[in-house]
Amino acid sequence: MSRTHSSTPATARERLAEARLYLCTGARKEQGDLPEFLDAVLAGGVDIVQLRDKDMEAGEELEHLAVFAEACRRHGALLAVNDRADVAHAAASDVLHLGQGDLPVPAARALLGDDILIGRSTHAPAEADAAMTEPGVDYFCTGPCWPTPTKPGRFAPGLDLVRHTAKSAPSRPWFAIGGIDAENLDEVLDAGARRAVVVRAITEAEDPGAAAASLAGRLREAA
Ligand SMILES: Cc1ncc(COP(=O)(O)OP(=O)(O)O)c(N)n1
Ligand SMILES: Cc1ncsc1CCOP(=O)(O)O
Ligand SMILES: [Mg+2]
Repeated sequence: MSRTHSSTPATARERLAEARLYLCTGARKEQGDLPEFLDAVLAGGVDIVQLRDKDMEAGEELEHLAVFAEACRRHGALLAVNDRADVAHAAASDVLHLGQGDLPVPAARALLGDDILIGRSTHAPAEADAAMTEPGVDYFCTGPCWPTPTKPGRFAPGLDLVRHTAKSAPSRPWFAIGGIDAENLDEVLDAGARRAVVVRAITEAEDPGAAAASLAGRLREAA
């Protein structure tokens, strides 16, 4: 893990600028190891962690987010909420992630103010181009790089979208997402991404902490 710690805590936007590895994960209900899992992956170098569970009710999500928030605080990582502005507000989340079909960014900004970081999903060149300049967007993601069971039914624009985005050299941080793992990370880097979002590459790893450390190390080296 090479997240830097200084006596003056960086702002969330400054930490986003340094972020390389973003993890989306459920609450590990089957494994029953959420605190240990979060400690391991955050110690490994995950910079941003999002609770992503499409079926969870808001109250339960908030209970789990309290565990995520405590882990993020201890490790200096950013906490992200998926889809729901109300939950992001109630959890005092650092980040709200919005897809193309979620709340429009201006509406989320009007509800949540300027401090929270807002991320956007993009799946096509026109969406990526818009996310590079859309007011209120702090970062965006491009993908899926490969079809993935984590987002069934989503057409994968593949690495062409990564190449398109890299060529535009956006001034905002952007992450590649979808099917990325230790075996294909070099292809993602060769296409021009320097930040990645993963789910299974960490959540399904035999040693999630080691998987996070390896991915984070390679992304930081390439940065
Ligand atoms: C960091 C990050 N990137 C992309 C997504 C996908 O968002 P969306 O397209 O809205 O799909 P769902 O995750 O809501 O099913 C994400 N959640 N996080
Ligand atoms: C949420 C989401 N949005 C686009 S791809 C994806 C899931 C990525 O998951 P995995 O890293 O397991 O392929
Ligand atoms: Mg969404």
